[in-house]
Amino acid sequence: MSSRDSIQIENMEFLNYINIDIILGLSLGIVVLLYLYLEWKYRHWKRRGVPHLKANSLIFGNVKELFFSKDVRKSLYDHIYNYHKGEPVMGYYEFQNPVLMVRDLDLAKKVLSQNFYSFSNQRFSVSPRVDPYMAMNPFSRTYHDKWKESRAVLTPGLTQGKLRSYPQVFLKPYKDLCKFIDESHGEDFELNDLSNRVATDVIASWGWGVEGNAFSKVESSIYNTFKDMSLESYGLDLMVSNKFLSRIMGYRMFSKTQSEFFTDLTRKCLDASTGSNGPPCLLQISAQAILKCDEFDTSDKENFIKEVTAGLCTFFLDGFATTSMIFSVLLYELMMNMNVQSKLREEIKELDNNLTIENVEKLEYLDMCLSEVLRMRTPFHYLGRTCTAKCDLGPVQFQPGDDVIIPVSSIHMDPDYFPNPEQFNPEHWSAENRKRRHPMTSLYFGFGPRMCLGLNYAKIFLKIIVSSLINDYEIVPPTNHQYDPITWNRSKAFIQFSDQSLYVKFEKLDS
Ligand code: HEM
Repeated sequence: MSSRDSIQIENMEFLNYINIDIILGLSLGIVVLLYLYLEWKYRHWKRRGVPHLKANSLIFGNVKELFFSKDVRKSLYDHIYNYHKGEPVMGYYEFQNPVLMVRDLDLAKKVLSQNFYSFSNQRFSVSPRVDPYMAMNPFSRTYHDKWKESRAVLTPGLTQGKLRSYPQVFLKPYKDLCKFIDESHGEDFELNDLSNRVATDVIASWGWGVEGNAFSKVESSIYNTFKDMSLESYGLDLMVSNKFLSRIMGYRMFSKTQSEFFTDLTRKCLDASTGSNGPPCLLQISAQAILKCDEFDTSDKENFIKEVTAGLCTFFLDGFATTSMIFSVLLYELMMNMNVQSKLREEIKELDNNLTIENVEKLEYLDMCLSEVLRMRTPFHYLGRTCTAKCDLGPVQFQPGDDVIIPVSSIHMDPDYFPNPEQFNPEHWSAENRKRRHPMTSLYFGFGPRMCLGLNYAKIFLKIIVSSLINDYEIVPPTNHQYDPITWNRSKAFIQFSDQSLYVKFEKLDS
């Protein structure tokens, strides 16, 4: 080896040495800087002088258990709600995102209603490129992105007056349900399955003006598509906890196939409804509302179909799982609490089989039973907002970008407001008890300008079908299945579910 070669080798070894040193040094520097940055992020609430829960994970803040164990959002929120309970607000972290839980009921009212302009947006946003129909749901729309207009399109088809005019929408599926029950000759029924079928038929009928055929023996594509929509996933959890990650992962609620299914169904129904004299449905009512609204481009036929489909997807997505779940747990609670069921039946029997929508809407005890199940099993266990304009609300000064949550389910289960909250007790809703409580203690349909758009539909659906069932059948414990109190152990993102099978039996009553 020449002396030139040996110098070259020495230089290369020296360079390798320097490279490793530099790489190690730089990596260490980056880790230290990242650590200091995260530490700084997790001092957010301390800097703002807000009482808070310390982050227990450098990456996940306070929500590590949601992603790595069986813990659910509801128990995390209960924990924060009960921590230093006297404080009106409590800060915590979802990943590095500081979130403020508002516990004080007057302050919650200010956030949801009186200061709506500063808190008009949901905590999450959906990209129209990734999930066009979810992005067009009023739920996801921001104040400045046609939120008001898309509510206005759906509102005329969801008023009490309109729904009362077409009882067949509810009564035909009820008849099919009875036939299904009667043909089974006393078998046990699983309520989640039964309620999904009824909800499918009513939504198909009022939404698109078609039969859902969920009780039919032949395969129903509508029923299959409806029941396959999943509202529980880590994607949804990410959507609310970490907007950045969920955007990168491109999480969507409506898959491509489902979006195509709904577009196709709407297109066919729109064509069929042109010039038809049949009873109206939400599709026709909202299509007319869209045509009258300057904000939507209706000159392009495909765009018009997309707008109509988006409204119907909203009706389906926001209305199917919620009403179906409440229907099944209410029937189950009535089976578990036979004294309540008997009292309810006495009230219904006074109508002497004259179960019109107007008559059942007036039944006080039915309303109390429904409120009670909505309190205990509220589908949306919290309301979330992002602050968009600076706002001073006394205990805390809100800044644009602050995420705020109102812990609905923790409020509903607070013994200070509802004694024995774990017990299904419709008396919680007697006129006397209602008067004694703060109005913000019942938040199952939300509050303020973003309040549930489908509450008339949900109440009428539940009241007419539950009262008809209680009038015609006794709901008794199953013969061949176990039945236990409901466990509320699955609550992904904002919707709560029970993963339990809920079995009951129906015994026909003499009319
Ligand atoms: C038992 C059934 C239902 C419950 C408990 C329920 C509950 C809620 C709650 C709590 C909110 C407010 C969310 C917030 O403020 O952040 C909401 C919003 C909404 N609900 Fe419902 N809902 C039910 C059924 C329905 C149905 C049948 C529809 C059908 C159209 C519907 C459509 C909507 C829409 C579009 C919004 C968004 C409103 C907006 O942001 O402007 N919901 N619902």
